[in-house]
Amino acid sequence: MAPLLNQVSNLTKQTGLAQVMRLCCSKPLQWNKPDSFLWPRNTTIVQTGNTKTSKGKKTYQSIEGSRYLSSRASLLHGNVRVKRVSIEGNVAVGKSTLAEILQSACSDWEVMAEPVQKWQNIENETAKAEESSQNRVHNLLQMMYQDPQRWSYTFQTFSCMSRLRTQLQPAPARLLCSKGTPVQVFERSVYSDRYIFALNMFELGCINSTEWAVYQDWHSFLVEQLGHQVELEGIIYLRASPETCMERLQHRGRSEEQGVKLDYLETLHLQHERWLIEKSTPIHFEKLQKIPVLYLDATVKFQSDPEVQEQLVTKVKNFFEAL
Ligand SMILES: Nc1ncnc2c1ncn2[C@@H]1O[C@H](COP(=O)(O)OP(=O)(O)OP(=O)(O)O)[C@@H](O)[C@H]1O
Ligand SMILES: Nc1nc(=O)c2ncn([C@H]3C[C@H](O)[C@@H](CO)O3)c2[nH]1
Repeated sequence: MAPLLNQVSNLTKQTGLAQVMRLCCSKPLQWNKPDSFLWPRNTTIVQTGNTKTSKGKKTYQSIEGSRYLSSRASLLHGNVRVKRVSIEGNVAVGKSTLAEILQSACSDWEVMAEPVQKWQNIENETAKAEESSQNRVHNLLQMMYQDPQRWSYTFQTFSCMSRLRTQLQPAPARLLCSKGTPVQVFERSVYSDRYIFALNMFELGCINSTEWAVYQDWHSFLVEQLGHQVELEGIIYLRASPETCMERLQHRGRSEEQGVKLDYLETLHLQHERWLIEKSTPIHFEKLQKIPVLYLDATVKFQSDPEVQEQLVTKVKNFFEAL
């Protein structure tokens, strides 16, 4: 049974890859195995144009029930409308760093971190029940980076579900009493899950055409069903060159990312540019098509410069007020 399953799986992958190559590539993708079959060399993607602290240390997301009102009506509570904005940008561009700056800048803002720790620690309940010490915890982030063709679809289902949960968290009571402009700020969103990462993995041949169709079907269904609950009012696009992101990624030294190549960051950069600058990515949600975007230059070393931080915060504040 297992070999047959393997054969089917291989066939499916090949079929998907062939389609991707027809769609995107002038020549076959070449995979550099084994340390990485991570990222394809000489990948040609159809393009319409040309950019922490450890996550474990993050302290700004606090979602204990007692701090929150239980109702989703919190989006519009009395006269208080809590706005929702996501910070988007390439891997290691500095989203978490900006998020920390924003969290300490204004008590009307609540930053919700990307649930990366969940992806690094998936508990195997069966192994737990059997008290087996083997494979009790899975690091899906690592599995995805080590074998993207096998794990990308699984990763995208899990990352998207965890982003949905984050976006559905009610705003804290503090924001509902705000006299200013209360804003929930999400680090990435269900939209970048689809229009940046899942799309990119499909174009790279790591998600086959069947998986892509299934992902898009349930993504559209969930987002449409949840309606205004997962809508955003604005997006902050933190932008820097892939080379800058690569330097920061290496400096940060997250173990799962050690095999990431510049090629991969370049493909992600292009996806951001297409979605948020050129607006050439086909978007399936009307409100998202017209969403205001604030572009912030992340090339500047804002991390240790209070003056630059102040300028950033002012830009963000003006953007939030105008939404
Ligand atoms: N403006 C900046 N100038 C210089 N270094 C920075 C800047 N912003 C962040 N860094 C550094 O770059 C690294 C990555 O930053 P950070 O973790 O904030 O990125 P991220 O966008 O949240 O990453 P990810 O996409 O993985 O969630 C960290 O080591 C951080 O200290
Ligand atoms: N494949 C894939 N799909 C996603 O939706 C996604 N979101 C984030 N990431 C990777 C980037 C950082 O390494 C790390 C933390 O952001 O996780 C993703 N990877």
